[in-house]
Amino acid sequence: MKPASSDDIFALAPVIPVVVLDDVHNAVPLARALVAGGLPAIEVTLRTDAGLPSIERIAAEVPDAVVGAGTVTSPEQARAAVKAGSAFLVSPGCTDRLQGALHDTGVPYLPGVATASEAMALLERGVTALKFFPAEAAGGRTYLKSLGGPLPQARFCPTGGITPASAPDYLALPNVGCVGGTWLTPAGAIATGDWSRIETLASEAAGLRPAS
Ligand SMILES: O=C(O)C(=O)C[C@H](O)[C@H](O)COP(=O)(O)O
Repeated sequence: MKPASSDDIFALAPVIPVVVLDDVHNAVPLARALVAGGLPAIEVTLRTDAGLPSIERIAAEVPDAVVGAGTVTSPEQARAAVKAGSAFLVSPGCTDRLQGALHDTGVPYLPGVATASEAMALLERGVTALKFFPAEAAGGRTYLKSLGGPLPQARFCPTGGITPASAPDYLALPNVGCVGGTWLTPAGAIATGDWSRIETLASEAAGLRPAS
């Protein structure tokens, strides 16, 4: 499935799992477990060499997954990620050059920002769906809530330090589309192939709702 816009990604699930893979053989069973748990949007980071080939395999073999690339920091990576089958792209921060390349790929993207000025630079270019990174370290929920006052048109996927306990508070903000995090795919569970644990973590996350 290919989302047409970043808002489509926000609509898929309350949480985007951020995945770091060291072994491409784990990609497909991991993606199947996340999808089975109810989290179809999966961000595979390009931090490891296994990232791109993992995206390729998930895109080819797990049709119900919406696989995207994370840690996209250069135009070359953006192009390679889309060639590998990424349905969306996520970056930890953004530059004019990277934004141009992300735009030119034609797939939805969430560029990372941590300040009002960074968000305004992207809003000027018509980009309203953003990643807020590193969410907890940059000021957390209260900071993001404050950005919503002057910049109500920006919608965020906060990522970095989010937990199942803090996610509902973020999801309750009107300027949050979904949250991202690595807690669903613990390195130990991946290493031992404990896919049922990952499916359980995913289904708990899929059931997260905004705090009332
Ligand atoms: O790789 C990237 O592109 C990033 O921007 C970083 C990740 O989104 C965070 O590292 C998630 O972190 P945790 O959920 O706190 O473990």
